[in-house]
Amino acid sequence: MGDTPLIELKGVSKSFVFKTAALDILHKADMSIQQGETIAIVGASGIGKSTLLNIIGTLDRPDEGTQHFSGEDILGYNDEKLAVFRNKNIGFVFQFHYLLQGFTAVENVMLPGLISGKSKKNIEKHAVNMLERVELGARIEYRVEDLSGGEQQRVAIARALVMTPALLLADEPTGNLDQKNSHAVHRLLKELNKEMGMTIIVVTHNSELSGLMDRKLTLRDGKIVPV
Ligand SMILES: Nc1ncnc2c1ncn2[C@@H]1O[C@H](COP(=O)(O)OP(=O)(O)OP(=O)(O)O)[C@@H](O)[C@H]1O
Repeated sequence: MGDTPLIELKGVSKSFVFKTAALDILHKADMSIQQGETIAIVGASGIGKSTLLNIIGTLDRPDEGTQHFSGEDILGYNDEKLAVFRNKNIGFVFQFHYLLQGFTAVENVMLPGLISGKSKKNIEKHAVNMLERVELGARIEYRVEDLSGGEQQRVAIARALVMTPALLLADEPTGNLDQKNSHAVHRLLKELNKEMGMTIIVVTHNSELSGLMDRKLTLRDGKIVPV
């Protein structure tokens, strides 16, 4: 891979129009992240952290600028190609985990693999491995609504990792967990980065989590700047 960054944004702008006023969240902003880095995006409520994460995750497109992933011009992809790219390369963890109620932990974790068309047997084995990795080996057949909040968030992490994505994006991953469960999830993220060399970007107000990351970034006057 050489020195090609995993993520590169150049001259990226994004604004929202509300009634007659335009809100400039990003204005000709640049950002470069190498494979294996861990990044926290921090700052006051409303400055645009989630907007930036959504652009990085290709859930939203910038108004202008260029965006490359491992040197690939992903803004040139149409929505269908982007969806396939996203499922293969990016894992998402949100504060509210959007697990499928009524389905078991292992069925939830298998989902991204099934969408990608991989063989069910392979993906099941891998899903079980991932659940063991997040210390839920004894819970694989539990329906998700019968798991605790912390356990459900670990299922969500296992699901985000089942495709072994190059990039894990997390938006307040421990925002609704108590301190003990938060601590366990923070440690797990750091370990996954070490073991798998996975690039991790978290949006968080939690200082324990941001303190574990290699670099902290924030948004100021439309630019992405170090803290
Ligand atoms: N689709 C949209 N349309 C209009 N305004 C939007 C849209 N999405 C976000 N905004 C506005 O853009 C600003 C940045 O929102 P964003 O969610 O990125 O902030 P944030 O830093 O993640 O905040 P928080 O820490 O509270 O989650 C906010 O003022 C929000 O109201």
